[in-house]
Amino acid sequence: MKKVLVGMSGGIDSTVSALLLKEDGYEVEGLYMKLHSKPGYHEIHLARAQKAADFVGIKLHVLDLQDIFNEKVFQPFIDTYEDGKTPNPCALCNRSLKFGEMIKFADKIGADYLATGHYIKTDGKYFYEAEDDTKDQSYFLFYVNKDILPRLIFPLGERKKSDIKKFAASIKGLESFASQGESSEICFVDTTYTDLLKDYVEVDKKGDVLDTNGKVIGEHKGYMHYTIGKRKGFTVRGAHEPHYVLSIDAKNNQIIVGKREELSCKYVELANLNMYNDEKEFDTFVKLRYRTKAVPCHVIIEDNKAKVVLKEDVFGVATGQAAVFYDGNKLIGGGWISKTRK
Ligand SMILES: Nc1ncnc2c1ncn2[C@@H]1O[C@H](COP(=O)(O)OP(=O)(O)OP(=O)(O)O)[C@@H](O)[C@H]1O
Repeated sequence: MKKVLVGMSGGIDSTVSALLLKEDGYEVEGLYMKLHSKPGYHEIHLARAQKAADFVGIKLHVLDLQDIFNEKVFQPFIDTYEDGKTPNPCALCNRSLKFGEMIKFADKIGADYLATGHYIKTDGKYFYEAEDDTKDQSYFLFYVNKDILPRLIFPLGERKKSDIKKFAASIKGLESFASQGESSEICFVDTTYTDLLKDYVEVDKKGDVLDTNGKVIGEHKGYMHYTIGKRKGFTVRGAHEPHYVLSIDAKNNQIIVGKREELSCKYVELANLNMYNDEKEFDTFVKLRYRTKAVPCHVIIEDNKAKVVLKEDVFGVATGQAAVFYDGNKLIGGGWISKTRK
């Protein structure tokens, strides 16, 4: 009998995943990882995961990975904002924790496979967008090490979230999982990211708003409050039309603003690529932000960097974010946006 380790968060998706795998005849064990250090969080979620494991009838392991999470995900999140960029902590967590530490643990207990409740598909070589495009999480998995793909199972990739909810609601003992609230976008952020950042860095440090000629035209609340494309929360003297954040100068605590058309981007450079094939120059589609449509582009890869010429204008592209390549619904790789240009 093949053995599979399931990441159990205490939520409906991983609970149903574990149940489906058990019904499919796998030998299933669960793992709850203590990742971030939000006070009171693990008491509640570990208890839910234990309840889920008991219901499914599987053993639940618990790992405390708070130090590794802090090093690989949380501190880079703070540093990226401090650098005037926009981070993507979920992609880092998926690589290092959910599909890094967790595969190590799967090896330790002799599991053949690793499963999660992510909405994504794989054929062992590539990832594919989930059937439920409202829930697709492939964008956040682009940085997962390709060597482990043959060992991943995503029981929900072919299913719709609404069906999973109905399914759980119809099973005695699982109703409470169906009615639990959805988890927030970033699991360790309670209210806003700036509220969280305030405990670690000086966020509310007023500074100048500049136009593209370098002229001071207003005031902002502290550069970490802004991402590229934001149009609120700063003043521009005598402005009659909206102004958008075009770039952020962290060193000088300045933001540079302009009109919407000045936000347009036609070219990006990527660093730290993670590609699932070996092509070095190709035409494909790229997503430069979660929940946006992929745009056609031409890609040239050199070492672990890429030059990407966009065939359509994209507005508000932020350095620090992930750029993920898609060929239809197949994810072929991606990288981290290091430079943007008109
Ligand atoms: N703390 C954790 N320990 C172990 N596995 C986890 C943990 N957090 C998330 N996972 C795994 O990663 C998957 C995706 O996590 P994400 O936070 O995006 O999920 P979600 O849609 O809220 O899922 P769920 O309903 O299972 O909580 C989960 O379904 C689960 O398999």
